[in-house]
Amino acid sequence: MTKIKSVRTRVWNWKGKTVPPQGNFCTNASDALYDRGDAMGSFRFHQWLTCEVETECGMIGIGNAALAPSLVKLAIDEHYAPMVIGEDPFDYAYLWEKMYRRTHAWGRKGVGMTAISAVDIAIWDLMGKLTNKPVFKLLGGRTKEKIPVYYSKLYADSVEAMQAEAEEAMKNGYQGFKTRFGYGPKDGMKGMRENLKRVEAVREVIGYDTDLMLECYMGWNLDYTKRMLPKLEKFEPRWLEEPVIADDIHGYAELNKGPIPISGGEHEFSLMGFRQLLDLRAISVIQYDTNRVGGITAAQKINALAEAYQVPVIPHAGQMHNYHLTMANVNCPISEYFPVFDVEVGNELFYYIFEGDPDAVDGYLDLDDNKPGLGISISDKYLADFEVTE
Ligand SMILES: O=C(O)C(=O)C[C@@H](O)CO
Ligand SMILES: [Mg+2]
Repeated sequence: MTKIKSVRTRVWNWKGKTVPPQGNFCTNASDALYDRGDAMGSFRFHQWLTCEVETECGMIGIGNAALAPSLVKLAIDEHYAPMVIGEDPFDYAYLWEKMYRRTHAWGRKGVGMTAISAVDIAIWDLMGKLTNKPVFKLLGGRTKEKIPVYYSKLYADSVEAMQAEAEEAMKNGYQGFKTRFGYGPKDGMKGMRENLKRVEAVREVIGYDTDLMLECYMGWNLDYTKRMLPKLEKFEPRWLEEPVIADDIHGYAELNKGPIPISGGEHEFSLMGFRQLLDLRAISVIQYDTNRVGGITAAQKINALAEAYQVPVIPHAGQMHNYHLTMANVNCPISEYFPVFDVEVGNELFYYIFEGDPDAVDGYLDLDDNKPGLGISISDKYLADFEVTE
């Protein structure tokens, strides 16, 4: 048995070239505030956290988290690292409960659970490396020849720019496309028309034989969404994503009674959070984010629960931890895929920190049966573009 010797956390602050997004590129929860200019700025994040858990035998497992990394770092350094040091990484279920229960008063959602996620993902990477198996083989194994992926970008822009982007993306055979709305409740009827114009324009390019997902990123409200849903029906969306804020689970339940499936969960935490959503039939597609929800240990429990409710799980974001879970579960039909682009909103940053993420080829990606752990390493290729704090 080898024990955990140390936990190393680093915050990666992107200092390299950043593509400025055009205004109204994506609605978000801050749109309800009067200071809208700042809301668009604060939506973007250009920091990441890496969490390396090392054993006495010198094996290192890598975890990561994308939200509020400097706070997550502090939480790990001061609270969670001491709870796992000296322990056997294969006692992962116990370690998860220890992190969860000892910080329950403040850590069960948000920053605390994000920190637990980063440590847990590192422990799973470690278990894979120590057993010389890819993580998906420890989770249930291969359930798909390859993982179908959907193209996730198409931020709101001019109709021409969005159509050109969709046309370019079509060449890679993606199994679906996700676009973002740019207008919400404050933009009135005129904004509604702008939204509808763009959905129609994307459908015009991709046709009706492929899935189209529509993302609100919590930038609408219940009333606005109820008015939009009938207007969207004719575009046959695969789902409408996070129309209202994450805490409005009754709003989700009401909206999900209609003909367009409502998706969400990207900002929900732990098995208990998903039980509430499922009990209310609030979402038709679960989109937990493994590096927020409680890591792979929590994600696997949610997968089992979702299967019992027959609700598919399509984790938020690309990234290896999500691909391994998708590969190992029949009820995870497809993966989100962020195409590799210059740094814009921050979703792309992991491509600059890690090496090993697979490229989508003809709309699919695959995982290597012989690569132990998650199959990623920390790269120094773009080191000069980051300010790293330790
Ligand atoms: O990819 C998603 O589902 C997100 O919510 C990411 C963010 O970029 C807003 O679309
Ligand atoms: Mg989303």
